[in-house]
Amino acid sequence: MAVTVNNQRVMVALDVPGREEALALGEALRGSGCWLKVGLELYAYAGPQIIQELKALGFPVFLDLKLHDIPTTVERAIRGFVQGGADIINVHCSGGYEMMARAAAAVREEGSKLGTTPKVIGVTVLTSMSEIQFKEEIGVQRDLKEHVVQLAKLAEKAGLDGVVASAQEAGEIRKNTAADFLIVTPGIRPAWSAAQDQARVLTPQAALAAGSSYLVVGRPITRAENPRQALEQLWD
Ligand SMILES: O=C(O)c1cc(=O)[nH]c(=O)n1[C@@H]1O[C@H](COP(=O)(O)O)[C@@H](O)[C@H]1O
Repeated sequence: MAVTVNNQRVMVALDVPGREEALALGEALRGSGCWLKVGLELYAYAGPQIIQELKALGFPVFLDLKLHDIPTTVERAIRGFVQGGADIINVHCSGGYEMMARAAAAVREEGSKLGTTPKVIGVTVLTSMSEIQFKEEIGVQRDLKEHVVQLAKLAEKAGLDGVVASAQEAGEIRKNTAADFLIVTPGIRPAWSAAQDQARVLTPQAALAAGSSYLVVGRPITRAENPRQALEQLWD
């Protein structure tokens, strides 16, 4: 099957408990043009070397560890992750301006030493969170979409390359940030799949139409009997 422009905008979340499972999915998706995402689960079982192993199969890698700590700790960890080969890394926007600004500077500096151009993006409000949880559990009275846009603007000001947000907020973020600001959207569910623990979901087509740059898709592909076919069927 061919590499399509749409596949290049898909990041497949390899949320599996081991190196072998991850590499088997990498083999199945090899040559499709998609990205692979290494998150907390795979990182816990396979360690940082999995990044280079997946890159050796030809994939760009998004390292999704959602860093949220004091500025110095985040900056120093980020330097290590860039040296480890991550192409995109994320931090939580709620860590604040200084943390994000230092993360952005560290990514650029380490990238220039290696002759690479890694990026850092900020998580706004998790796609598993509903409007009701946001207001009643977390206690934020502001409208969720407004909150996400405010965090995206802060991330842009701090020099981040983009944000992670649900596709339901992508349109509003697009209107309020530069055209090349990345919007990475998890919570993508094709019509043929179940929402599971995601709350703010949209279909792949609707996410692209809303202005998302990249779509993060996990279980609809990784739990499918034929992951490669599921990737190609995202647009059905
Ligand atoms: O940063 C992320 O990638 C992320 C942010 C967010 O708000 N919501 C979210 O689901 N994710 C990640 O995106 C992936 C979604 O996986 P599925 O729900 O299986 O498609 C998981 O690996 C999550 O950790």
